[in-house]
Amino acid sequence: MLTSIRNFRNTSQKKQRKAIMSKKSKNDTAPVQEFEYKAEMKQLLDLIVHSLYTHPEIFLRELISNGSDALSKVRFNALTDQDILDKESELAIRLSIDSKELTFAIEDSGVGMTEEELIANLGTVAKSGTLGFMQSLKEQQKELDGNLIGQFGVGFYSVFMVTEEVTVETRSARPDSQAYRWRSSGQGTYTIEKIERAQRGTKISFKLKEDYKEFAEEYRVEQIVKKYSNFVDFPIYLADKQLNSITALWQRSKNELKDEEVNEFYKFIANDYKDPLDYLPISVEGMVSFKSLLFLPSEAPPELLYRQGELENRGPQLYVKKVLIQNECRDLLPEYLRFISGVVDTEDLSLNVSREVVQSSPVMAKIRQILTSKILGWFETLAQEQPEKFRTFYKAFGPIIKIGLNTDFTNREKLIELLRFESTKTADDSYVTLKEYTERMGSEQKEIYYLSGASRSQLLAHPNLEYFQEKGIEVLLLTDPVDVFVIPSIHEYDKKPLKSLEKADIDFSKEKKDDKEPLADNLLAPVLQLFRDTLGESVEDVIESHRLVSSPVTLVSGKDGLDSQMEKMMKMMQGGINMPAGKRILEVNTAHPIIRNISGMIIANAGNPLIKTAIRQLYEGALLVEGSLDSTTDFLSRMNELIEAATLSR
Ligand SMILES: Nc1ncnc2c1ncn2[C@@H]1O[C@H](COP(=O)(O)OP(=O)(O)OP(=O)(O)O)[C@@H](O)[C@H]1O
Repeated sequence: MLTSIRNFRNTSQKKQRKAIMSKKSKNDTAPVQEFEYKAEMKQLLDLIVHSLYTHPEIFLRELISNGSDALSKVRFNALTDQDILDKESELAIRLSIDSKELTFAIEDSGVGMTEEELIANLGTVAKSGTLGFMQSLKEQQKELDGNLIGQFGVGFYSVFMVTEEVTVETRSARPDSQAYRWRSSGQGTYTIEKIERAQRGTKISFKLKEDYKEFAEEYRVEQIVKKYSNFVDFPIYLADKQLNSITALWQRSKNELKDEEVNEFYKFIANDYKDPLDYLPISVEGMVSFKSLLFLPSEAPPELLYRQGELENRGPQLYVKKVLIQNECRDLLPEYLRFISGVVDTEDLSLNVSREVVQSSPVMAKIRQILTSKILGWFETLAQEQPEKFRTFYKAFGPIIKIGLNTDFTNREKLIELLRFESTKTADDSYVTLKEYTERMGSEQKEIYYLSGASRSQLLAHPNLEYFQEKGIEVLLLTDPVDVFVIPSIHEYDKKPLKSLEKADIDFSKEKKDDKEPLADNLLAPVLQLFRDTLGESVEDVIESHRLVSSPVTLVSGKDGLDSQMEKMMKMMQGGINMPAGKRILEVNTAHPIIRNISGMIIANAGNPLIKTAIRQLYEGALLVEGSLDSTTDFLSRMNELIEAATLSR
């Protein structure tokens, strides 16, 4: 033990240890050792106890959850390890309270902890960045609600809300293990001493603060257990009474499931405080057999969006014959579906299956394939039978689903059918599918058009849309940043190519409905030339536009050029390095009064400096519209110059 402590001292940051010889442990040989929490830990404890928790009852949920984890671990270890301590003892959590003495104890027969584990688990914060996050929560005056607490691995410390001092007595399930007592008042130090303890597992005990004496009352404890821990997989006893009802809901058939119970189960396993949006019970028998209960959350956690990495290690729980094998089993679902939570229980894997075997097992591959197809079918049914629900789902998870288009080629067609778009013909907040689009487009229209940008309102004001609006041609409005990567990759739907409105090679019919005459060719040529001379290298070319109706100019991309939104995204991803700005083509509306006036000015005096100012301003105005104008300073001073000229001539 001494060696291990020395090692620990060497590797930890300036941790101080004092031997308190006056306090002796039972066997009178090993002293009580005092340790100091890491600096970060002190601040964290202070935050947790004094600022963040507003529901002190959460402490019980956290302690039960730790006990349940410890029991799951021992059950799992016992599958392969014959030498485990107390192999036959009941897997259970026992609570004991005394309403007179205000004492509270929770004991589990789980894996317990060795001395090193005690130090590592109860003296440090497991996840980096936790403190920073907690501080920002405090600054925003937010509470650490039930939903957040579980994500940060600080559950144990919530106990310091309701007590001044905590004692943890624990003995590891490893054979020949030594038992220890850990004690702390959460003030900066903790002590550890050797003790005698016959059985494996952990007992946490403390005296409740007077303000929290309710937690020593039987009815209150029962209420909290039912509220938060009803589905814990092991019996929770208070004296001899079992408080929770352990039921493997996923083993039941669909018509035996009650929404209320299923919703509670979801909140429990997903650590969510909201009801799920929908759930899907699955029972499969055949080449592989498994039962599953899957859930769609009603909201996407913000960190999930656009950060694929966040999905990497998520997944439903994997059970084998009702024994929990893996809490978040990524191999059950393709990455783009891993926001779905739930349980999958199969009899086709052996209980002592290792993580590596799970990964490469053909059984898993088959389960994954069946689950994926059932889930996509589920989405499709939702879209048809409960469109409102589907819309909520799509709003929350649409961007994630789209990732699947470029990764799951087997199901690509199904995924394409699930896509929903805003368009120039949809009302605010409603969508069109590609199928609906192609069904309602006129027979003379050969392509599916889209325009991408930051928001619907910005897109609706875009000059590139004018022609299409005038002709009543529907255009998809893509506002999800993922779209620029995903939609062009679809290429065509129902043999109709998808085409960005930014492309210069769209075939516009020359006839225009309005009475404004375009410039005659001999007048047009010098105008275009002056535009080219003025803008020089900034543009690839300047050409006459057939798409503009009310705007004087617009920018488009050449046939092989990048869509401007795509370019913006790529720049963002590469931090703007090594990414030369793609040159665009400026289209000029030769029927527009400004262009006609410029033509007149050229005839009167081609050297008039105002002409070039106007041309630059038109060009930068087009950049501004699509959100690509980098600096507004020149734009503004030029604008003032033009206003000055306009006011002077009056
Ligand atoms: N009853 C217990 N038996 C065995 N180990 C425990 C027990 N309680 C806590 N631990 C250990 O202490 C660690 C820290 O517990 P804590 O509740 O602070 O965080 P966590 O359980 O990792 O995360 P979370 O709070 O998100 O569940 C646990 O990960 C576990 O290793």
